[in-house]
Amino acid sequence: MMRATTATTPAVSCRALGVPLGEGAARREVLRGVDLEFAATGWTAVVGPNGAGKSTLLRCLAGLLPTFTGEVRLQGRPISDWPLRERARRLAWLAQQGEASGELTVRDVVHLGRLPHLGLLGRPNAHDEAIVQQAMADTECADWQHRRLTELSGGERQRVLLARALAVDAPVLLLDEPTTHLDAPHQVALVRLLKRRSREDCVISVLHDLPLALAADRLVVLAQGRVRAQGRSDDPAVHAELEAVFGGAIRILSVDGRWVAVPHL
Ligand SMILES: Nc1ncnc2c1ncn2[C@@H]1O[C@H](COP(=O)(O)OP(=O)(O)OP(=O)(O)O)[C@@H](O)[C@H]1O
Repeated sequence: MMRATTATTPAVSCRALGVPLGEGAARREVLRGVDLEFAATGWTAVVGPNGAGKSTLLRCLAGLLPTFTGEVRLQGRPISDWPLRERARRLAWLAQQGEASGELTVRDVVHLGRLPHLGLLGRPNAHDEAIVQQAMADTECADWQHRRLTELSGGERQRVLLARALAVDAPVLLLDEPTTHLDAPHQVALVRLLKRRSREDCVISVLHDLPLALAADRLVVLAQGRVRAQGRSDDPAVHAELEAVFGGAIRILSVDGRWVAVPHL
């Protein structure tokens, strides 16, 4: 896939981003004045309390929310200017509430990731098949690729949806809660995969799991629709803000030279 972003153009950016949601008296700004840039490589974890606006931010960056103020750009071009199929080749998306038809087999679902490259009438070639097989191997779902989605557990299903996102082979990966339902070994495997992938691509994920989020290169801390802090995941100033937005419910400590997040019981 074309990795067209230059070193100086962010893969994804937003400026003065505002998102009003709700009707009538319930209408309010879910995101307010959000300025962010995401480089062509590296992994950013977006963290913050429930309702902070994390999913809304990701949906906006993915071009899935038509109503916003300010600007969202993908590879330097306004998100709404991209033809849908070209955008879909550049931007892989994993939703928080994974959707996919239960009648399809695992292999069929992962093949859907190749759709932006093929179009509705295109037939997958050996290259597409190799990418699909690699994505299933990376998420350990190749062994049951002929089973239907309805026959899978929550974690197995999540791994299939992750494989579908990986199979797009896009230079930008937007993942909303990718570790949902995963057991500890698969969480660790996913973190390693994202770290590898982010050497070449831009990976942005919403994560509730703070110990895992600390493995990202960079943290964006959101609260009440605003960016409260952003910076390297080993920056104590970012940690202090993170502890504050969670009301002191977590502590971030250095243990044997590594930063760990622990609940403050
Ligand atoms: N369609 C909608 N209409 C009105 N308000 C909405 C709508 N969708 C989301 N909201 C509100 O916007 C706020 C931000 O929601 P969002 O899903 O982005 O939060 P989040 O940070 O991802 O939360 P969580 O950690 O719980 O997943 C929430 O208060 C939510 O109630």
